[in-house]
Amino acid sequence: MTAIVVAVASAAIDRSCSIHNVTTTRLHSKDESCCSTQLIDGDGAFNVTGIESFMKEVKLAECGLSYAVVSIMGPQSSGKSTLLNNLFHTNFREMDAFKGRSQTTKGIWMANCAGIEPCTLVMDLEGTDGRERGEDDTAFEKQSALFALAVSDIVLINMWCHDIGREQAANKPLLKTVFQVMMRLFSPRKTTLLFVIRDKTKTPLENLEPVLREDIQRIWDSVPKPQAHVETPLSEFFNVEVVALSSYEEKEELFKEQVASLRQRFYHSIAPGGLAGDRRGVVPASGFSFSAQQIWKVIKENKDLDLPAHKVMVATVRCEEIANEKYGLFSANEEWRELEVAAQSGPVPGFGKKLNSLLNACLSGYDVEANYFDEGVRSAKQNQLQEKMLQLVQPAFQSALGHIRSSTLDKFKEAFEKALNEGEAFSTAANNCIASYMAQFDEASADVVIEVANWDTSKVREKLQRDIDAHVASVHSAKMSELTSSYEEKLKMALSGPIDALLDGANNDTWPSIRRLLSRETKSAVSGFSAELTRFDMDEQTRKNLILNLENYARGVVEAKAREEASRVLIHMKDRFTTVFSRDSDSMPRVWTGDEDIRAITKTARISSLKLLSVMAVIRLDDDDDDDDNIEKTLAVALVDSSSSSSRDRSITAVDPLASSTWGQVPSAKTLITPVQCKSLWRQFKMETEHNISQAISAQEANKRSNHWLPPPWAIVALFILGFNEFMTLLRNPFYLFLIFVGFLLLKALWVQLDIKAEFRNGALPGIISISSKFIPIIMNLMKNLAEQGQGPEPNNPHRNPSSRSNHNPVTGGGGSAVSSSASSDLALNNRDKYTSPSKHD
Ligand SMILES: Nc1nc2c(ncn2[C@@H]2O[C@H](COP(=O)(O)OP(=O)(O)OP(=O)(O)O)[C@@H](O)[C@H]2O)c(=O)[nH]1
Repeated sequence: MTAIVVAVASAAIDRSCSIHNVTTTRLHSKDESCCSTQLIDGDGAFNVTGIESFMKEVKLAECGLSYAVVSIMGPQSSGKSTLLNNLFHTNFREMDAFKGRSQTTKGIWMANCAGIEPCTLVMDLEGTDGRERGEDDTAFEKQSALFALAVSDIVLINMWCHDIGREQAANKPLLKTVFQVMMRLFSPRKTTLLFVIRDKTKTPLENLEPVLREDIQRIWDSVPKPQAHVETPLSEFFNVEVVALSSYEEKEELFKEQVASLRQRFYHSIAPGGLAGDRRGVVPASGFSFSAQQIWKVIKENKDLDLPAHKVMVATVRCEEIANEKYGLFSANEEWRELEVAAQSGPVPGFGKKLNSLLNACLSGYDVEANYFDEGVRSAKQNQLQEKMLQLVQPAFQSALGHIRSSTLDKFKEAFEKALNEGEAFSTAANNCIASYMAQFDEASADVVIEVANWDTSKVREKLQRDIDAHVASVHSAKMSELTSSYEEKLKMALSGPIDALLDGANNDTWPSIRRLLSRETKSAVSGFSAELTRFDMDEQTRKNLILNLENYARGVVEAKAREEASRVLIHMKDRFTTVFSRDSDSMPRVWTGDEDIRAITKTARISSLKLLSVMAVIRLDDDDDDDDNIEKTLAVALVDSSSSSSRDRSITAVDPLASSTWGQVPSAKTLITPVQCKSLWRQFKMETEHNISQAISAQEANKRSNHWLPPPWAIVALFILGFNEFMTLLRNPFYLFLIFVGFLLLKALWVQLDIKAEFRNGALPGIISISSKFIPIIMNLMKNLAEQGQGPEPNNPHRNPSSRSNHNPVTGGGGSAVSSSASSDLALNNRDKYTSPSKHD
């Protein structure tokens, strides 16, 4: 017997593999592989690195809910590891029977079952009642039992067959522990308790099982329960299954057959009707590691374990982890990066389609991984993930949409300008282009829409609409301004020249002519302008206003021109005066021979200038403006008639009609020159034209003097009577007559040669001086020549005596004018009368 035990022990030692370190160990057989790791060490430390590595090795995260966790608990050295290794083909360390019975498994170990579907994880717990921990140290025993119940779907309870029905059985405290800690789980998982009876005796299982169940029930009954579960049956919390195995040491072949049979029950254990078919509250496989850590943490802190809350907590953490991972993958995605860069620089064809595909791939990836976690948590985290991703892509979306908006606006501007250039009516072109390009924007913006975001593009659309409207308005305004300016320019051109001419020749017909001109040109411009306006979309009132503005502009041109000319009225008056005064009725320059009535001519010229002043004094653009216009008469009375009256008469005259700044009924807006200004202008005008009059008077007097070179008639009669004898002598002597004739011819030749008549036209003195100036140089030259020939004394050099040279003005008669230009014209006229009166008497 001992030999058999030794042999079996030796075989067990050979099969066992060492897993002393915390790293994962992997064994390979033909088609199976097994990994194992220490989950919790003997001191209760959780091997986080180990379980993470283990999970990666067995690819547990991909299993979703399709995995089962089996754990085994029982007294120390009761063959737990041996059973697991045989049942699941794991490699837990087994006791070396030759070294004595001592603790082999410390803490909790974990391995995956090779060849069982679905993925089944096995936990080998440290045995209870261990000598190593002592009687009083049951804390770890309870903690590991609670951990196994919280994590496992199936718990194997290993027990010796001979303990069944015994009061002091080794498994009794274990069962009590299991039932007690189970009460600390808020919502038990309906774990399957599979009692494995070891070293089955000849007593058949049918007889053993009732006894065992009775023992279990008794223990269940004896466990203190919370009030809510006092009456709750055991079956509410556990599925109890019983299986008996022959001794591994004594009947190894039979043991292995029975174990192989038992193994079959672990295939598809989680399927309905399977060993763990009723399990509840399964944590998705990807959360197993974290869940186990947290459960152990709570157990270690000796807190109650609220499994539903724990499940939510695990779901929260895991879903967040998954979401973060997916977000990280998305943000680092090369395709997305390229799309983001492209969207910043311009429109991207198929932007929405590409981005939707990337977003959906990311979200469905999350869905797949977080599928088995708590529904509420999962969708909440999914929403957060979606939100984060949308925040990430929103700038690119806005940019893409912005590019569509700006490119649509640019295209619109181009098309609109082209349509206008092709002669399309403004409103038609605007409406067609707006409809076409808004539709293009709608189509293009639909291409960037992100399905999950459902962002509103209407604001961008509205902005585009506003921009387009603003552009249309600005083009409308520019075109209108261009059109208006062109017609205004035409009007200005058509009016300015003729008005200049009309005002220059101011007379009674000036303002009627201006009115006719204004009316004709305005009508012509308005007609063309109205025709052009039909190309623009505008209401009747606006159209009328524009036409009215054009009419007002035309009127404004006339008024401006009139004001401009009125500001130069003094020049015009002087020009007018000079024209009338200096030229005769045939517009020939007047020659002051002495026969002219300078007073009458002056008066005529002044009246003509006064007429000009009266025409320019006010604007007369309305038909009735001439009717009540008394300006000319008022000016004539105040300025011309009054000047002919004596100062005494003027003092008797009532109020000065020009002592006012308005023209009676004429509104100030139409006044160009006020009465006071007229008066002042007239004074200045008279002052500045006095010189002309003085010159005329001087010229006339000089002319008269030159015309009176013959002696008076009485002198001629006296000369004839007294020189009668000498005259007769001349007549009787032909030689004298011949000499007289020769002298006459010489004088006549000189007369013609020197143009004596012309020289004396401006008076005798100027004539003499002029003729002298012609002779003096000849005489001087003669004298010089004679002096040189006769070496006589040097005559006076005209060059050394410049004062002897004439610098006299041939018109005025030189430096001494006949009448001082500063003298008043009236005085000049009076003087003229004085000078001329003797000759008249003569
Ligand atoms: N009598 C008997 N002994 C067995 C049986 N199975 C295994 N053993 C022996 O029991 C001893 C302990 O085996 P283990 O598998 O290490 O027991 P264990 O329960 O895992 O031990 P701990 O992990 O230390 O608690 C070994 O010497 C085994 O050969 C069995 O069915 N019957």
